[in-house]
This record gives sequence, structure tokens and C-alpha cells, in this order.
Amino acid sequence: MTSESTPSTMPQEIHALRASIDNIDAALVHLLAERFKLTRQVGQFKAVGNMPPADPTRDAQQIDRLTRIAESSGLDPDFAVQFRQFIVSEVIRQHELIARRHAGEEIPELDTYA
Ligand SMILES: O=C(O)C(=O)C[C@]1(C(=O)O)C=C[C@@H](O)C=C1
Repeated sequence: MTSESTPSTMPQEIHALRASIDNIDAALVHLLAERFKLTRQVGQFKAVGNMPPADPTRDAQQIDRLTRIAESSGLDPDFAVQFRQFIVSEVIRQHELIARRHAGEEIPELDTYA
């Protein structure tokens, strides 16, 4: 840590902002954990129904919706779509593992890790 960034010399405003940033980061992690709990359930239903992990129609609906939400909230829509894609890539990976597990492969249950 450089002397410019040591806590003692940091403006109080930055400390306050960082506290709120930390709260938001925590909320994001909690929200993501809850989202993955739901998508793992979707993955289980898809595996049982022999459905593919990805659903391009649903993808298009989500991208359209998130683009509109990003535009109206001042977030770069491209960033919002990329962020969604980052998350959904992990969802697809998990769906694939769930399907392999459903097919009889010995893969640990995806309950506590991504
Ligand atoms: O809704 C689904 O069918 C899902 O599998 C969930 C989800 C998502 O994470 O939102 C993931 C992959 C699909 O391509 C679309 C959506």
C-alpha cells in the first residue's frame, strides 16, 4: 500500500463511500448466490426433461429487458448484457454438470459451490 492510499491519509468521504460500496458488493454476492440456487433448480428440471441447458428465446427476452432497464437507469447496456452473459455462462456450466450427474456420472451435488 502506498502512503497516498493508507487509511490514515484517506479522506473521510472515501471511507464512507467504501462502506457503502462494501454493502453493495455484499448484496450482489448474496443476490448471485440466491440466483444460482434458482438456476440450479431450473437445471435439475431441464435434466429430468432432457432439455438443453441454454434457451435462446429466453436469452433474447432477458437481453432485451436488461438493455431497456440499463438504458433507463444510466448503466451502459453493453456492460449489462456482458455482465448477464458472464453469469449465464456459469449457469450453463452448472446445467451441463447437473445433466451429466442426472445421466449417472459421479459428479458432486452443486449446492455449496459454483
Ligand atoms: O431460464 C432458463 O431456462 C435458464 O436456464 C436460466 C437462464 C438464466 O440464467 O437466466 C440460463 C440459461 C438460459 O439460456 C436462459 C436463462
